[in-house]
Amino acid sequence: MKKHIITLAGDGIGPEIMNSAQALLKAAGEKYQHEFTTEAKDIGGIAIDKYNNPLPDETIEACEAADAILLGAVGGPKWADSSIRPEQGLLKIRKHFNLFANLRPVTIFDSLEAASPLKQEIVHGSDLMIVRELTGGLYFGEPSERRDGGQSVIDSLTYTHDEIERIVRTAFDTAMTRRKHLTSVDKANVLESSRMWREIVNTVGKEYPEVTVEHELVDAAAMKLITNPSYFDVIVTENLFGDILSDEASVITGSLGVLPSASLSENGLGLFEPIHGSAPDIAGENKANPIGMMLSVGMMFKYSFGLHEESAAIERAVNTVLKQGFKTPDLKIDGAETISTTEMTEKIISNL
Ligand SMILES: NC(=O)c1ccc[n+]([C@@H]2O[C@H](COP(=O)([O-])OP(=O)(O)OC[C@H]3O[C@@H](n4cnc5c(N)ncnc54)[C@H](O)[C@@H]3O)[C@@H](O)[C@H]2O)c1
Ligand SMILES: CC(C)[C@H](C(=O)O)[C@@H](O)C(=O)O
Ligand SMILES: [Mg+2]
Repeated sequence: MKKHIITLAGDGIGPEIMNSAQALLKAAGEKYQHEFTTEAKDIGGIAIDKYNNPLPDETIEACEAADAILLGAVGGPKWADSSIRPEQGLLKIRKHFNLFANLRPVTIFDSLEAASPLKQEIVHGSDLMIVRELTGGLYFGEPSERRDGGQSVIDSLTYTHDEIERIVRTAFDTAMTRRKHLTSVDKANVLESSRMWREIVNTVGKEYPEVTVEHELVDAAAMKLITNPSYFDVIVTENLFGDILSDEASVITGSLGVLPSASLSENGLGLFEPIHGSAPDIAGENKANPIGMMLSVGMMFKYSFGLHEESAAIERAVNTVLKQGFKTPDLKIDGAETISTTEMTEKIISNL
């Protein structure tokens, strides 16, 4: 198989973990006889520095011609107070390619049970998928502005019926491939948008009689996610709730650094990135956990290229290395040896 991939390393630890992805692509290509070509483009803070634009046209054009996109992370203190922000590039690329379906799997490898700050009996057996709506809601609602000379401010939470329906369908389809248990998370006791969301979930649910559906309010769901994570199979929720719940869910696995994601459109390009940010506190120190990025390459294999065996091989390799007793500094596992980003990358690749 021949595939062309755009790599958007971005800022902070982005370039370090993108090196891990590149090395993985090279090794997987050789082992499984595929030709993966890559082309690096800019997004985020680095693109602001070079072009005064967090998502230059050149980047968009290259992505349009590609088979898939890999992204490291964007943002950092350097650009935090500027009017043009790195994160605008990320939101713009999601919107441009209509990447409405953000799949964030939270799988606890056996070897990671001990890494979680939660008790082992609580995290044992956790395996859930957060299906996060990614191109609507508060992130994109208009108006969004300061008013009355700075004395008031407005952000808007808007969704169309179709926007809700398509993400809900994605979630039901996902549930059908798993344990057929869907939890829709909303704030229907307060928000009209959530009441419409619930109605649509109930209507679409009639087409999926095998899937058990329940609705949870987001505050209670946040609590249940860490008190009883193995209760969940598929969670579907709107953009901001999904952002918050997925970082929270990383506690189950012991580190934000191990969670991957896929951002998919209806029938086009996919973008694959770890869920964490640019981690400015550890950038440049060869300390970042590359696992979230490497598992994102695995999601690209599976969702964009249909390479299921290659994808499973990456997961197995990660599990093997953790079982062998190696970890990066973010993982708290007693007795495990702490190694660097590059060492972790090499070990995973050598276990492919
Ligand atoms: N998709 C993205 O590009 C993305 C996602 C989230 C945040 N951000 C941006 O990143 C910047 C920093 O945000 P933040 O500090 O709130 O969140 P963050 O996810 O960058 O970091 C939170 C904490 O997790 C740690 N961490 C994150 N990824 C890690 C990894 N792979 N290995 C080891 N430790 C890791 C960091 O060191 C930090 O202590 C902000 O500008 C934010 O907007 C970008
Ligand atoms: C950086 C930010 C815009 C982004 C989001 O909120 O979607 C990040 O937190 C994520 O989870 O991908
Ligand atoms: Mg986030």
